[in-house]
Amino acid sequence: MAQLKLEKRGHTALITMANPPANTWTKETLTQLRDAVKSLEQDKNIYALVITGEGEKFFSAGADLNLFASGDKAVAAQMSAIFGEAFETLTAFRGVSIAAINGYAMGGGLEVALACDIRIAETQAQMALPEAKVGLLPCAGGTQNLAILVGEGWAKRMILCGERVTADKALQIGLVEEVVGTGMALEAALLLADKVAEQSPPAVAACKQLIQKGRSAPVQTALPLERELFVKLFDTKDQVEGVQAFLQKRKASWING
Ligand SMILES: C/C=C/C(=O)SCCNC(=O)CCNC(=O)[C@H](O)C(C)(C)COP(=O)(O)OP(=O)(O)OC[C@H]1O[C@@H](n2cnc3c(N)ncnc32)[C@H](O)[C@@H]1OP(=O)(O)O
Repeated sequence: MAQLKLEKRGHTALITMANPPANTWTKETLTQLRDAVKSLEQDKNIYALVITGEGEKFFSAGADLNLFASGDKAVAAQMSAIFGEAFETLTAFRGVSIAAINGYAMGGGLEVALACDIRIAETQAQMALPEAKVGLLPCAGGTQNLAILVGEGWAKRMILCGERVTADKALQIGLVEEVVGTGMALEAALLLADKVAEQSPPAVAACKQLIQKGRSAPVQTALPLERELFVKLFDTKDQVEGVQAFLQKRKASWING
């Protein structure tokens, strides 16, 4: 995995986009991301994943624009399909995904962060979906996921007007949940991932499923599902472990099952 590095630290997986100079997405890096997340899905010991960019300047500048220079429609179809596969696999990850935005997050670089559950940005980071400026559109979930997070107004400013936002503005509009100092995003993300590991993994997976369900299902459908998944948690050993650990005033020891 040359352009996408994967390492495991306890219950957390760290994915580093490492495709210099701007950590751009290509068919290869997107395939590597998809395959990495699929492999993590199978690893019951991993409860969270953190994604960041190598170097100090770029989280990711999005798709490698060299790929679209010739106007080849077959490349467009292939790239949009693999973008969808990779980022939807990431969104569906049963654990918690955290983007540690250490620099520019542009186009598909911001869209990978939008596909995550939580975003932490360094103070100097800048974010945009500038595809229309180069005759393209955000095809990796951006038109939907950005509007869900920040509302239609800011999504339209960013997508239709090409407005680039600073980390502080991103915090203000709800695009990121935390802003930290330069060089601190990874550490902050790993600390948050440690908090995830204190929660019951099956409970986290069920809660994530329910929150995501709420995007498309009416509340009359989502509320019965919430009750159903609550009862289903009682099939897991971690449910009894969690409650007993509280009553016995000790730390729970999860088995993810
Ligand atoms: C579905 C998804 C679609 C998409 O994602 S479409 C792509 C959307 N992304 C963009 O439009 C961002 C393009 N990049 C930029 O606008 C700028 O970069 C920045 C504002 C982020 C930073 O500007 P500055 O500080 O001046 O750096 P620099 O010299 O432009 O970039 C350093 C090197 O990185 C290359 N690079 C940057 N972004 C891309 C890219 N998206 N595709 C291919 N190369 C890119 C440059 O060309 C250059 O390279 P060299 O040093 O050889 O001149």
